[in-house]
Amino acid sequence: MLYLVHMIVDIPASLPAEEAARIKAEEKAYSQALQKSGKWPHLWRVVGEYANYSVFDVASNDELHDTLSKLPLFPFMKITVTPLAKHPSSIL
Ligand SMILES: O=C(O)C[C@H]1C=CC(=O)O1
Repeated sequence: MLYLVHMIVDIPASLPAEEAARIKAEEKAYSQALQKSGKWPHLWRVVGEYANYSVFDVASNDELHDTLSKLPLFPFMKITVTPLAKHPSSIL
């Protein structure tokens, strides 16, 4: 199943810079492992924002929730999920 996911990141200024850098490094490693596995086939930066649009390819709502809730930046994110179905006019 495909899902369009919008993530907006808001790290509080009160979080020490070293802690923020550590969490971002963990996030990068986690996201790149998921990209290599094929479960996170698209990751696009929103121009001018600390936000992304992503496409996840996972088996179920439960797997997506589990995957997203393990993002190291999850506590600092606002996430919107849109389930995707095949468009009847799509040739893909
Ligand atoms: O930077 C972001 O958009 C947040 C998050 C998503 C992947 C990643 O490495 O960080």
